[in-house]
Order: sequence, then C-alpha cells, then structure tokens
Amino acid sequence: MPIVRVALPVPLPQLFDYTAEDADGSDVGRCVRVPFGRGDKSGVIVALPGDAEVASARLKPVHHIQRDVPPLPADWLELVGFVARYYHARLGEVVALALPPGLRRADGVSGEDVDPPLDLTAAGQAALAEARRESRALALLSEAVAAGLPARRSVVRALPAGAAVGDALKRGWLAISAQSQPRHLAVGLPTLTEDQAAAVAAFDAAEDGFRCWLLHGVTGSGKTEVYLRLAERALAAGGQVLMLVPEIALTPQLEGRVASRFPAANVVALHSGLAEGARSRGFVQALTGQADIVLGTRLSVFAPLPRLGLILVDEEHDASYKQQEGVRYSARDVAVWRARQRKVPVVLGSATPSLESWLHARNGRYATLNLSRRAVASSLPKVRCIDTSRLRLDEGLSPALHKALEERLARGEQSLVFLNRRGYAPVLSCPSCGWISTCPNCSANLVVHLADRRLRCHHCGCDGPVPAACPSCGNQDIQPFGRGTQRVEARLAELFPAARVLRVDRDAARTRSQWEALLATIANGGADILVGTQMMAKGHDFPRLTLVGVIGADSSLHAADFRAPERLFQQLMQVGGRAGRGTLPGEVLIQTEYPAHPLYQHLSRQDFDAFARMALDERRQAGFPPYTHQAMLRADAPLLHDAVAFLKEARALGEELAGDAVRLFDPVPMRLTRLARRERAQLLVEADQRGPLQAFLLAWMEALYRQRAPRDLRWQVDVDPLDV
Ligand SMILES: Nc1ncnc2c1ncn2[C@@H]1O[C@H](COP(=O)(O)OP(=O)(O)OP(=O)(O)O)[C@@H](O)[C@H]1O
Ligand SMILES: [Zn+2]
Repeated sequence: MPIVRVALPVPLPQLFDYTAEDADGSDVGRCVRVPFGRGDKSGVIVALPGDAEVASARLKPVHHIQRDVPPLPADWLELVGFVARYYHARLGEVVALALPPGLRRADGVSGEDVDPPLDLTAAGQAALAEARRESRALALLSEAVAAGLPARRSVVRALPAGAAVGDALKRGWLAISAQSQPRHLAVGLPTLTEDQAAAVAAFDAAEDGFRCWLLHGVTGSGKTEVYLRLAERALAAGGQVLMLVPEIALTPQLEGRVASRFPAANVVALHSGLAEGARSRGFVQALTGQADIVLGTRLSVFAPLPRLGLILVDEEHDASYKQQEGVRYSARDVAVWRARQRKVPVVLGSATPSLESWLHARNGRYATLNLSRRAVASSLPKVRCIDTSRLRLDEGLSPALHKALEERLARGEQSLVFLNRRGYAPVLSCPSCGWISTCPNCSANLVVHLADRRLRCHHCGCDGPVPAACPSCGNQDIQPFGRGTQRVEARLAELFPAARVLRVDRDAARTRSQWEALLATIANGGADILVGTQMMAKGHDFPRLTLVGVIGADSSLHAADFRAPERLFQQLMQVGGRAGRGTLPGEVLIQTEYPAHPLYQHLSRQDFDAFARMALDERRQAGFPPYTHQAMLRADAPLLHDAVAFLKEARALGEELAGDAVRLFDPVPMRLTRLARRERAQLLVEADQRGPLQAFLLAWMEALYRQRAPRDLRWQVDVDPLDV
C-alpha cells in the first residue's frame, strides 16, 4: 500500500505518514485531509516515501486527497521548506500560513475566471446609436467604448457608471468576449520622464535571469510607472508578475491602476482581507497559470506561479513586510530568495530604502535604478524645521504652522497635519490624587477616545467607558493628558470654523469601504485640512495637497530601539513627500525642539543618502545589523519570573552549543513587558555571519524543543527581528 508523508499545521517537528490506496508520485504537492488525534486535519503531501517511519500496520489511511486542483509544484514545496528552515518554524505551520484556508481544508475549489473580458454586442451598438433614453447602462456603454473594449469586467466595473455593468449584461449590450487580446496589451501610457526611461532602459539592457534591483526614486518620481513598464515586458515574454505592496487596504487605487493599464490581463489580488472563496480562487488561478499579475500583501509571496517572470516589491522598507507573529518571515527577503530560486529579476522600490537594501546597492550586490526628480512637480517640497523649544503651542500647533494653514485655506489648497498618535489623548489622569488610566492587562496606558467616549488599550484592545470621576479619589475634574489626532482635529475645527477638517486614522477608516470613501473625499477636494497618522504617509498622490505639518515627531527621536532613527526618517520623508506632487509647490514644516539634530538636518536637505551614511556608520560602530546578524528568543508567561527563568536556562543551553562566532546576551524584560496579561522577556543572539548563526539556531532549537517548558509558558524565535 502506498504511503504518503504529510506536513500538518501542528506544533510538532515531524512529518506524518499515512496510507493512501490510490496515491502515486503525481500526488506530491496535493492537499490532503487525514485523521489526527480525535479529529482530522489537513495538510500537504510532501513525499511518497518507500518505507514508513512507523510499522505500516499502525498507519491510518487518509480521508481524502484533493485532486480537483493541480498539485503544488516542487519549487513551491522548496519555497515553504526554505522559509521553515530559515525562520526555524515547522514545515506544517508554514504550509498552513501559505495556503488559503479553503484549499488547506481540501474543499472543492474552483479556479474559474470570475473576471472575464467583456465586449460590446450588436445590440449594444444599436442602443448606443439610437440613444433614445438616458440610462445608467447607456452611460456605461459610452464610457466603456471610450476607455477601450474588450476589457475585463472589473475594469468596466471601475468606470464612473460601472455599477450598471450587471444591467448592461442583462440587456445583452455587453457580453463575455471570445476574442482574446494579448495579455500584455497596455493602454493609457504616459510619456516617460527622462529618469524613468533611463531606468527602464537599464533594466532592459541587463541579462535575463536573477538580479536584484533597488529602484531608489524620490517621492513622486513615478516609481509605479516604472513597475508597470517592467510588468508589461514580463507579460509580453509570457511571464507572470508578482507585485507586493505593504498594505492592500492602503492601495485600492493601485489595483485599479494595474487593471486598467492591462485590460486583457487577469489581475488577481491576494491578501488576508479577502473572503475565503476569493482568496482560494486567486491562489488557484496563480497556480494554474491563469493569473497574469498577482498583486498582494506579504502573504502573496507564497503564491505558486508556474510562469513567474518578475517580482516587484513596492515600499520595500515598510515594516509590515515582516510578520510579527507565528512564522516571523520577511516577505521582502523571501521575495529576493524566490527570485533567485526562479532565476527572475526582482525590483525593490522605495523613496526611503531600508538601510539593508541601500547598503547592498552601494556594495554592488544589488543593481541600482535611480529616479532623482519628481515626475510632475518641478521640485521636491521645501522642508523647514520650526524650533518649538521656546514657543507656546496651541494644542501642539505653532504660530508658523497656523499661518501656513491659513495661507493654504485662502488659496483653496489642501494641508495635512501629521501626528502619529490616534485617539484624543494618550492618557487620562487625575490632578488631585495622581491616578492615571492604565490598562489592567498591559504595561501601557488606556488611550482616551472622546469621539465615542471610551478608554481603550491600543495593545490588547481592552475597552471601557470614560469615567465621570476619578476611580481612585472621586475627583470629578479628571483631565486628558497629551494629545492625539482627535484632539488636534477638534482644535483645528475651532481655529478654522470655515474649513472642512477631516481625520484620517485607523479609527476613522475601520473598514475598506470607509477608507475608500475617505480617499475619495480627499481626492475630490472635499476636505481642506487633513489630520492623519501614518496611514496618510504612504503612497498617496493628492495633487492639491501642498502643506504637510509634522507635530510630535520628537518623541521618537530618543527611542531605545536602534532602528528608531531609520524609521522616523523614513516616515517623515514619506509623509513630507505627500506635499506638492502636482503642479503646485509643496512645503513641509516640522515642529521640533531639536532643529539642529542631524536627523532633521538631513531631512531638511532631503538627503536620504547622507542620512543613510550617518546611520550606517553608527550601526557599524555599535555592531548592529546590517553589520551583524541577529535572532531573538522571546518567552511569555503569566509571571515575569517564569519567562526570565526559561530564557536563562535557554541561554545556558545555548552557551554550550555556541562557538566563538555566536554571542548570547542576558535575558531582559521586553519594553512593553506586560501584554494581554502575559509578562514578556527576550534574549538576543548575534553573529557576524549568517551561516554560523543559522547553524547555531538549528542545534539550539532542537535542544529547546526537547526541553520541557513549564505549562503556561510560550516561546518563539524571531530571525532578523525588527524590534530589538
Ligand atoms: N511619465 C509620467 N508622466 C506623467 N505623469 C507621471 C509620469 N510618471 C508618474 N506620473 C505621475 O506622477 C505622480 C507620482 O507618481 P507615483 O505615485 O508613482 O510616485 P512614487 O514614485 O510612487 O512616489 P511615492 O514614493 O511618494 O509614493 C502620479 O500622479 C503619477 O501619475
Ligand atoms: Zn492592554
């Protein structure tokens, strides 16, 4: 009887053998449902071993092998294998993460094309010619003809009258088109800027095969256009394109832009926000090669792409490429590995590259494509620091910022006040007894949300009403202390009663449709002053936005994390880069008590390279990445003592295994020690080279898995951790 070896999503290191009467070599890579414990589980067949590791009489038969979809190919199994090895996770866990839940359960999944190309019918032509009664469907027909047909349903749907697409189909004015156009057909091409043309030409001139490119282009330089041109080439060569974006919720426009550029291509979005059916369908379309472009968040790096021709990673510096729980992989780094594996080019794009990528580019390991000028605007915005050390601020607003806002209002331009803290105030306090609103579950304060009168923990989500009086002494005069976006929004509304003030943060945009509505309001000029968090910092392109005021940035200046300056610089350069992207000149005002700080100095000159050189010098001297390589062992338990004790033991175990090349540090409580009622500690491991670190981790993890950890204690390892 054939035996199948299965990777299952369980916290155990081994693979599991089952019998399967009709299995053969072609079933490797197929999803399978098997009995496990008292229930059943599903996983992926990774091998057909000749002999089982246990006596075959004791093996159980599989329930069901999913044969409706093609098996996952060998290169995909290699990919999940690499991720499991490099990040020291279980193969089954990686498989569970990489597969959409529907597929994993080995349910029936269809890869049917739900986005077929539509074309005008004879009836549609006649209706247009007659044009007797104005109707939405008729309006849609003329819009679609103007935009170009045939086009995919989603492209037609995205037109202004797109809601009538169902109606037009029902009337028989539009129909699914049999005529297929070349997948790489691109419409609406702007003339490239000199920089863009040079970048595309440099890419074209390179040999086929693997190469990692850093596309370093200033904000507003038109990196997206370069991605689209490179995608067009890959499609023309018969390839599939994988395009990674940090957060799909932040880029609904990009999806539309890609789809309308390539009307005949099958563009598939893949992210965790999709309904299960849609996610499975997209995955299967990628797997069968029906999908031409897969656009998605970090998760989509696991899409199986038989015709893969190009990988694009937009905003490659963004921290959300790194998963912070479970399998702690970096989608950007995995993307580079994947490109090498499949011998295709990968382009990492950013206005503010990660120091890791920037250094690789400088060393020549990555090839560089530079866009040094903006595409539309004649220059980058002017950046000015406002010294607030001797100023009286009005709810955080300096007189200079006030005046600049007034000027924009008078000219009918938009402004953005950037403050990376949502809520009304970060804490509620009692001036009489000193009580402050702390979270019962975390070592953090409860944030005042005045919009719905709640106190909320931004870490564990715990939530309660704002008390009418101090819970400790009964004083009725308790005060919100400090400020967040809601407070600034309220003050701006008082100061500028005629202005339309719009707050853009995670509270205002809880759902994708709320977020899209906000973006539409801004794009249509329905707001004068925006108050926003980092959600406003990324990728957006609003031509009438000419002023960005930054408040409260200093609080990140002296943070303990060695990556804090890099993050702050990137964030400020990105948010400042929203100003003056159209034909109107832009200005950025940064309020700070330390205007002479080198970080702000480099920022004022918009000199990313100078900042990168300085920050890397500091890192080299201090022995931090990218000059060393790190891994973090974290443990959490109800009592801090238990977490630390476990790490001390782990350290002792590690010391025996570590050669000279690997350094282990003392366990310490994490900065946010208590989170959701668990106390957390961590132990840093470091080496100058990746090889010895990986070899050490392999041996150490095995030893730790053999160790009996106390009940209630959880531990996990984080390779290349972002938060140290
Ligand atoms: N060749 C071109 N001709 C005309 N307009 C262009 C061209 N290239 C880009 N643009 C326009 O320039 C603006 C900025 O482009 P884009 O948003 O791609 O910049 P970016 O490099 O991604 O910037 P950021 O890093 O700030 O997000 C957009 O409005 C885009 O439509
Ligand atoms: Zn909490």
